[in-house]
Amino acid sequence: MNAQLLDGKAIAASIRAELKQQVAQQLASGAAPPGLAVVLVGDHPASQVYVRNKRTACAEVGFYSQLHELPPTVTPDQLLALIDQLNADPRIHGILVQLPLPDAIDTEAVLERIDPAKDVDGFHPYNIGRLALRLPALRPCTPKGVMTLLERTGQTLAGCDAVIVGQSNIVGRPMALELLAARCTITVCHSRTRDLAAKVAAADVLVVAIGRAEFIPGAWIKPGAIVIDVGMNRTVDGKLTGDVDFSAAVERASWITPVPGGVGPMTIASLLENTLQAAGMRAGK
Ligand SMILES: Nc1nc(=O)c2c([nH]1)NC[C@@H]1CN(c3ccc(C(=O)N[C@@H](CCC(=O)O)C(=O)O)cc3)C=[N+]21
Ligand SMILES: [Mg+2]
Repeated sequence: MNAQLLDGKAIAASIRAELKQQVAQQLASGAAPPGLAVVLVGDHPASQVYVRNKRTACAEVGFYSQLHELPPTVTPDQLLALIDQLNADPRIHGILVQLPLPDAIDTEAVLERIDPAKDVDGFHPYNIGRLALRLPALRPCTPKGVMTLLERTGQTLAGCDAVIVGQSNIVGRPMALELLAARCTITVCHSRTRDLAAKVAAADVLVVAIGRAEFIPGAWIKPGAIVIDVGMNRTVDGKLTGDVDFSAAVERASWITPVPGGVGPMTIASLLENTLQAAGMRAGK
């Protein structure tokens, strides 16, 4: 078998084209554009690239966007004061604080300060709680993008055995909630999991988000599985590679995401969708 490619780059482009039309319609009817504020603390080099991609995407679909770059020495109070200011700004419908934050800053306190109605990352306990209760409001971007990819396969998810490798707050855990809501049977694996190979081999749907280059050998993949690789690891020669050994996995999977061009662009498409949703919520729609 040779897997079909889940082309996140192309699917994200089609989502952006749709969003662009919706924004143009809203503008024509006299509404203000959706506004996104991105907060970047310090000079993490990868973050600079991601933030640039997010702002380019905002411009493409006609959003208003602001970038707030703060020095790594910013105090927690200064950062919280900026969040308060953005919470109160009527031009801003979505606030994204780029992670990771410097160690001296209490990340949870910052994320909880964001108005849940402007929390376009979906990281606030309110939004995670809504997702856990199957009453989703703003959904975390990467798992939401993965669900969009899974829909595009046309395969039935209900009843599938879904295995998630990685238990982070931003990917693994909300991914489990999304797949549970889609009526999969969920296994979440992590560093203390015993016999990971056997868990992976049982997966009809496999989502890997651990940040270790080519950690999952193709030989572990169940023939016909759908494989979603959230990993984005930069090799010494500057290339991006996923958490799955793609060249071997592609021969066993039915569908597989490439890296780059898979989950990454979908994360940004979900961010744009969430920002439009947040703008609609505030307009009382
Ligand atoms: N508050 C917050 N929200 C985030 O959503 C968030 C974050 N912090 N911190 C960092 C991670 C990472 N992330 C990516 C998004 C898109 C690509 C992306 O577009 N990747 C391209 C390639 C990019 C490249 O060439 O480097 C691709 O996979 O094809 C990558 C990474 C969002 N994150
Ligand atoms: Mg910290």
